[in-house]
Amino acid sequence: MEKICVLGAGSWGSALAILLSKKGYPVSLYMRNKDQYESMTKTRENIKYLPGVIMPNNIEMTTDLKEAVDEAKIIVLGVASQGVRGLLKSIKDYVKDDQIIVNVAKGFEKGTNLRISEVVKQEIPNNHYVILSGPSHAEEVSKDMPTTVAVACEDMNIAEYVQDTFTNPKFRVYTNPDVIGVELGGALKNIIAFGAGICDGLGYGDNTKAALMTRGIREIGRLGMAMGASSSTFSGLSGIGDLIVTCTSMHSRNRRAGILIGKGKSLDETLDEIKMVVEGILTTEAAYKLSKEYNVDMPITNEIYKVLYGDNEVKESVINLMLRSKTHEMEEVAMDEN
Ligand SMILES: NC(=O)C1=CN([C@@H]2O[C@H](COP(=O)(O)OP(=O)(O)OC[C@H]3O[C@@H](n4cnc5c(N)ncnc54)[C@H](OP(=O)(O)O)[C@@H]3O)[C@@H](O)[C@H]2O)C=CC1
Ligand SMILES: O=C(CO)COP(=O)(O)O
Repeated sequence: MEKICVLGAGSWGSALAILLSKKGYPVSLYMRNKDQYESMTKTRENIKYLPGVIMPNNIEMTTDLKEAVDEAKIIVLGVASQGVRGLLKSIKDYVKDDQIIVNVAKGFEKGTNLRISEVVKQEIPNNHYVILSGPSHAEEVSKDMPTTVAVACEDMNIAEYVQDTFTNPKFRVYTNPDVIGVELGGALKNIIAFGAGICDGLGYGDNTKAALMTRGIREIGRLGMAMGASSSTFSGLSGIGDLIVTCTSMHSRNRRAGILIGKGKSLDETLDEIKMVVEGILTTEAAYKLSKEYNVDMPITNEIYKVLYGDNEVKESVINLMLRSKTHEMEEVAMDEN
């Protein structure tokens, strides 16, 4: 079986390395942190990011990027979105054109607001790019709990190759040709999950969360369509599917961060407590700017942006959302789709 390399030994990179290694692939798992390497080679456990799960022996851990990438058929980009460009710059000199790049990060690049596919195209333009996204918490995937995701690529043969590679009886992979939609769904749902957490932190109930999720997927789809995505992708796994899991799961770092903000903690206190990447914070800024650029109405994102980057109190934002100008639900859908 061909070698696969996973760059990034956070929770998701580790869970995917475990999944692939259990299928029998030789997996090379790269981490930049030498202490983490020492600890993981000794204990075969990722104590910081995925405690309690043993890493199979056919995962070779390494801190050497060249060694990790060499001869791998698939290169999985498993670091937080803000680490992707630096990682690509470090590997671009020895990546070969026939290596497939599978991105699993859900976010935009800070400053440029580029999607990860656009960052990859700038740095390593010749390779096939695949995005793998969907409702898939690492904690559950690593314990073989039934999970479904989507993979999107401009070349469906490559999408199907990646589908075959990752599929197992507990991990079902669907293909989708809509790279933009699959990327946007996975990234933008983190804003709404953060908002859902705020509502939980404020002590609001199920009605509020259902409202946020329903109105959230509307504005995700609205921006997505303006950016060239297909509307149907947002009713799929990487759209509403991922939105449901992150808005409701205690595994979600975005939701947990929102809960702490809703309870009155500062952003610094919140990030200190979560200790893992909370993509929704920077994604809110990117989506706010993209909504202005594409002239798209995103009321929830707008209010969360004012909470995070302005001086809105969370309760003030709830009032703003509830009392904004009246709309007709179905006329709005028709307008978005035109
Ligand atoms: N956890 C999950 O269930 C899922 C996560 N994802 C997505 O996968 C991506 C990674 O998340 P996850 O593994 O959960 O995050 P974790 O917080 O568990 O781990 C973050 C990983 O990214 C690395 N990293 C962070 N910042 C940088 C940087 N600037 N440069 C290089 N490496 C960096 C970390 O390395 P170090 O430890 O050395 O700092 C670590 O390996 C995110 O985009 C997330 O949205 C997608 C689906 C499921
Ligand atoms: O995207 C995810 C699950 O599909 C992970 O979400 P969090 O980053 O909020 O934990």
